[in-house]
Amino acid sequence: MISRIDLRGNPGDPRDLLPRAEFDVEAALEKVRPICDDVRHRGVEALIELTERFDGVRLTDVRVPREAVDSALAGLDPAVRAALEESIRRARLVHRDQRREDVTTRVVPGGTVTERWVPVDRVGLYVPGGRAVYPSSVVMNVVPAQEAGVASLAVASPPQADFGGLPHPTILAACALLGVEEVYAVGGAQAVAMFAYGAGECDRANLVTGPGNIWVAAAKRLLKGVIGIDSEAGPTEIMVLADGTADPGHVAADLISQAEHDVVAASVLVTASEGLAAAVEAELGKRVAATRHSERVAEALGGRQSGIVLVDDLEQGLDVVNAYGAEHLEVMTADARGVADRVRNAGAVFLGAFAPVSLGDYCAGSNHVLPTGGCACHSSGLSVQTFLRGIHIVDYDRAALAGVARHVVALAEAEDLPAHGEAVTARIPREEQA
Ligand SMILES: NC(=O)c1ccc[n+]([C@@H]2O[C@H](COP(=O)([O-])OP(=O)(O)OC[C@H]3O[C@@H](n4cnc5c(N)ncnc54)[C@H](O)[C@@H]3O)[C@@H](O)[C@H]2O)c1
Ligand SMILES: N[C@H](CO)Cc1c[nH]c[nH+]1
Ligand SMILES: [Zn+2]
Repeated sequence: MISRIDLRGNPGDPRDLLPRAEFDVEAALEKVRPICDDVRHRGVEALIELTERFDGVRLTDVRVPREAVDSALAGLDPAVRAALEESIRRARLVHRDQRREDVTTRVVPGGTVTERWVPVDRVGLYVPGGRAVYPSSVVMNVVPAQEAGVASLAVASPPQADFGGLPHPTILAACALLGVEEVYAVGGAQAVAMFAYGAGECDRANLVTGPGNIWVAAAKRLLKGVIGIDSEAGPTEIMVLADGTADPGHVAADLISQAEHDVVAASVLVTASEGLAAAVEAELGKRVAATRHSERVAEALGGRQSGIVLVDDLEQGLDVVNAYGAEHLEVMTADARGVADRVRNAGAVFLGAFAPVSLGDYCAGSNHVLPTGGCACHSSGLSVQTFLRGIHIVDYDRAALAGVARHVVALAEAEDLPAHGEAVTARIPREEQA
């Protein structure tokens, strides 16, 4: 089942030695290119054909009627409604605190630069719905967009054959709870293309965010530039850095919890404790067979992307953690806080015995749309910041420009762009340039 990777005594670069999914977004680009071109040129007609091909559903229209969204809320299980409301409440608390104030810097008397934070005008929010349905991803996309002040937002999620070609009712109900009125029954690469180019009733968006499978990730990579994107939030990953103080039952449960998402999900334990490794293997042996999606979990845990990595000590463990840049990192060691302070690369970090990743998936208040595939080394999870752009407002009076004119002219000449300098000299004659 889960394999062992023994890095003890191995001084090599952990990046070359660590397991990662054979998840080749580059190769998928070739497959999604014609899909995106088709949506660009044929709009809704293409969306309907692609949906029939990839989702097995023949739609007459891709826009979800308002009544369907309202009736999904009316039919929502009260316990799920209460849970979604609490998830929204906590996410709002955290994301509201991420809002940014404009900052004005007085560079010189009479010369200021203000950074103004402006939300993008329109966003397309992708909510996955292939192997599992993700009402929680509605919350994680919509709350930061709303807190950022985005004026126009639309959600897309795959149609479900069992629900008359609409997205899953809990997804629609979550949209209703959040006041989202524009919802499309479109999944995969074609949904990203719909947002990028516009189709039928769906106006083009400036930015597309949200998690998804390889086709969604590839379409986001392909269309980046036409649209802005958040990070590539692909198949889920969990890395657990643990020592002998960790509870093997907790570790095994958490590895399984994220393996449940996808056969290419990655579950990795990093430890210097042989005892813990053996105990976790034993726990996995018991728990995998008993879990509902045991086949999917077993395939994910048995894949080359999952494993138990044995290291010499916590120092090497931290090297492994920082080289890997996991989407989720759990630190289950004595002094978890001190260890976590030394983590540089991870989408989100979960501390100690009582902060499992599944808390963050639903109700911690943190965001669960996080970078995967090592993207945590350069990207952040979804936040209010994702939906904002900083615009510099430059305001200099005559005296302030005169004070720096000769430097602008000198740099313009150094770059052989003298007209740049002349634009300043036209305002401040050479003799006045200090
Ligand atoms: N990183 C994160 O923040 C995060 C959060 C939640 C979920 N996830 C991940 O999102 C993923 C969700 O994947 P999913 O498949 O369940 O749902 P999905 O909605 O991402 O993908 C389903 C769509 O893929 C398209 N598709 C299926 N087969 C195709 C093919 N052969 N060619 C082209 N398109 C095809 C279909 O149109 C379908 O609508 C999982 O890997 C999960 O781990 C990640
Ligand atoms: N673990 C996923 C992020 O990778 C998010 C999620 C949604 N529902 C359950 N889990
Ligand atoms: Zn999850």
